[in-house]
Amino acid sequence: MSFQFGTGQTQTAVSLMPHNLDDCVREMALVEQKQAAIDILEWRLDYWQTPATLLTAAHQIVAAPQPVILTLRTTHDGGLADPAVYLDRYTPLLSAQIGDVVDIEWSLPEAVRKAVSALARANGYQVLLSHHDLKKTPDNLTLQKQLAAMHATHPDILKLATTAQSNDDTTRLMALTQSFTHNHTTPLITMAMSEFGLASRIFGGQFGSAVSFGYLEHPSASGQLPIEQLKGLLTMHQN
Ligand SMILES: O=C1C[C@@](O)(C(=O)O)C[C@@H](O)[C@@H]1O
Repeated sequence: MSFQFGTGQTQTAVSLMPHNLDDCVREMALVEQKQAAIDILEWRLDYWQTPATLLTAAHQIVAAPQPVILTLRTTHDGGLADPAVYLDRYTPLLSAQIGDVVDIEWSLPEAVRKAVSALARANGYQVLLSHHDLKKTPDNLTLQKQLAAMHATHPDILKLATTAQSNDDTTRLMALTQSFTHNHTTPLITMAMSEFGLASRIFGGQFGSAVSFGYLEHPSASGQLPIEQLKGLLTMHQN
């Protein structure tokens, strides 16, 4: 499936964070229960702890109607995965063509990014290139250079998550989002993490951000709203 990001209405995503098959069954039941509010599933593979049942869980997840983003979030970008095993952990799923989009972290060595991207594209995935600043929202010039460098590698989708230490940080990120999306066609997802960043999750779409993440049971990042509340807010101000 070639999923279309940035088609107008802000799309919602939830992160699935199962450790094992039991978690997977429980979370997928919640997805079905809340599916009117969920446009995209992100499978946070860094939580998975039972390699022997990975593909069993994978088939349960991709049986849902929503497109699936595979995300192996490393410790560098706020997740649990060891960057050293990045390609090895992605390979079995990418080779089995599980899911639709693969999240690749900008912070990884270029050779690793290129290897995962090549495997993904050879198996029909869209490549989502992501970067997370867990401490701050850099100055505007740094943000512009960061996005320009990521965009120059020609991903299908870009994602930039910063940490807002003030309302001004969030305002700056949304202004950057508007400027970038007015000048480029590559879909962009941005969010300011923390309680200061809430406006980016609700109003980010007005500035061009294609997707907003809410939570199913527990937030996968600071500042997320429950998915049904998020969907309600997005629907209210986008109609
Ligand atoms: O990159 C992102 C965005 C995110 O960090 C957020 O702030 O909503 C949540 C992560 O699970 C996801 O992979």
